[in-house]
Amino acid sequence: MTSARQLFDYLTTRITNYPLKEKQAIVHMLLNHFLRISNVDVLVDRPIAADNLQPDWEDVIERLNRNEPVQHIIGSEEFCGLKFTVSPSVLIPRPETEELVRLITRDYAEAEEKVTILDIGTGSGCIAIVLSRFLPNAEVHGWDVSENALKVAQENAFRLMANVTFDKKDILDPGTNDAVPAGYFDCIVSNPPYVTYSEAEHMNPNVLRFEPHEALFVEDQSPLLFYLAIALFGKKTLKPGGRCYVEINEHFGPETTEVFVKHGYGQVSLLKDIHGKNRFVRASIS
Ligand SMILES: C[S@@+](CC[C@H](N)C(=O)[O-])C[C@H]1O[C@@H](n2cnc3c(N)ncnc32)[C@H](O)[C@@H]1O
Repeated sequence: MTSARQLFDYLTTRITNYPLKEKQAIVHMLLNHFLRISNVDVLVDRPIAADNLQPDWEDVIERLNRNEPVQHIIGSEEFCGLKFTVSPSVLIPRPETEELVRLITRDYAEAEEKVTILDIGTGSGCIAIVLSRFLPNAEVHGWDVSENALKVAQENAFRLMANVTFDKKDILDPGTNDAVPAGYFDCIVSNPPYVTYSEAEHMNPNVLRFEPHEALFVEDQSPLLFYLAIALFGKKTLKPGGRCYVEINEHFGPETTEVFVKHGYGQVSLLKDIHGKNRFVRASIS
């Protein structure tokens, strides 16, 4: 018999490549996932029964020390209080994106009529699924260029009982504009790829080596490519008064805002995340 605290301390010391706070968060996620051991169990040092089935901890430690994200080891990540399956085919949902979702749920909470929403670059489906669950009047669509990502999104929607229509679409393909009737959507949301390749050298190896590059990167010469495509697409497919909500690269706040202003959007706001960084643009079409 060992105790929750002993195992917590053992695993924390064996992980080598993260700062202490992150190591502790990782170990909590592992204990919770594999043994249903909570933070409180660790605090009160609850015993772990000898017959409790444990994973091969040496293998888990080795994978973590090779920079594999803990979410790939446990196969999931929490987002807005829901558990999403993740795989190497999708971006691991981030806390900033929860803030993006909150902007939308706040704006549409009182809507009495049906709200039509499109999530461009849906990945694990986290944005689309949460919006569908939290806005009961919403008709939600999720698009992605990656078939493997769409499989994960579909699996998440099924497990979380969310009603989202997923389709394979490339927002950079001009033909995509014709796939939707003019003025169809009330709301377009997107967390598109926005990291430039020159920023890669400052990124953590767990992101760089294990998350899909097609979800992360844009060419240095065209960092606003996706925002241009989204602004053009929204101009045709949003209803009058409809809105775009996008997550952005903190280094291109004013430039991204300008894309929407130039394409005729009004009430264009550049919004900060909880760390005070330029992180979102919200824009309305008149
Ligand atoms: C930053 S990830 C966001 C994933 C998810 N929405 C989230 O917030 O966690 C960007 C997503 O856009 C998708 N994507 C990349 N290029 C695309 C394109 N041309 N058209 C549609 N989706 C694209 C990627 O496959 C990826 O799933």
